[in-house]
Amino acid sequence: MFTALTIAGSDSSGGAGIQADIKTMTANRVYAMSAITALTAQNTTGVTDIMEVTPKFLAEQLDSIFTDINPDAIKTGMVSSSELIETIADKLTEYHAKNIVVDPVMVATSGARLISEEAIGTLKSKLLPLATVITPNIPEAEVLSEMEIKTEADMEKAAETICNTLGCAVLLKGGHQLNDANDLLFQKGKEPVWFHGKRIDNPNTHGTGCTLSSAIASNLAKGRDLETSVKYAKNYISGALADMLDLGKGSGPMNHAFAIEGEYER
Ligand SMILES: Nc1ncnc2c1ncn2[C@@H]1O[C@H](COP(=O)(O)OP(=O)(O)OP(=O)(O)O)[C@@H](O)[C@H]1O
Ligand SMILES: Cc1ncc(CO)c(N)n1
Repeated sequence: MFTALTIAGSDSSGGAGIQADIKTMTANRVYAMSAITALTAQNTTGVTDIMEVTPKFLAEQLDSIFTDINPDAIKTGMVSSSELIETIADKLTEYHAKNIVVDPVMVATSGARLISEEAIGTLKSKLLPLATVITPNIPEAEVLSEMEIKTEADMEKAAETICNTLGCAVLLKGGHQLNDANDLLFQKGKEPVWFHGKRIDNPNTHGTGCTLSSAIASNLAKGRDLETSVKYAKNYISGALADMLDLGKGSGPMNHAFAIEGEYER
């Protein structure tokens, strides 16, 4: 069985973070493991509290995992401090980790800030350069590229800038910010590839970013190339959104138990 690891924060409401990641990996028929960076007290309307683990405890979780079951792919999500980011970068380097998908989580769908200002610098210098691909949304890509993104042409320019400065492939998500669900994959030395997603009229998008990055990691774990992995991951998220689950009082979670037969190839 192929294996994947998520290094991320827990979402008590189960729609984002570690919980979304494990659901996604399991639905994609990959064995899921987790190293938790923080607990959040969170629901569909917002985050009320955050409790970080210590860098030492995060390192111990990673040692436990890597010395026993080697993950075929890794996804990182919410990592709020510089020390935790450095711990992850050190351990991924020490264990020669491969197929690393970094979701540079900065702000929750509900608007809560999930990373400190100073940690953004550490993210750029230590973790992003280790990534096989990073998956920023538009506001995150604006921070990483230091430019405004208003159009699809801006997305191409920003993705190229990030790829050239950080050395990793970039999947820039159009998502709920622009009109369509069109995402752009930029890989060094290759033509940019657009993934045109059918926009689903569903306000319940809690955890879409976590789900997409975990679905990409699940497909990379199976040995698929990056472009194919993104294609299948887009199909997965479209299916989970199209099921129109409506839970909670705010932006609710997606349904991971939707049928993933048909055009979605396992
Ligand atoms: N309404 C929608 N219909 C179809 N696809 C969508 C929709 N909203 C988002 N997506 C897709 O979901 C994926 C996640 O993108 P999104 O921009 O929502 O991430 P994010 O902002 O990082 O998520 P999060 O809110 O969890 O932080 C992308 O592939 C995006 O195109
Ligand atoms: C724990 C956690 N990670 C990531 C996100 C981003 O959606 C969130 N809301 N909560």
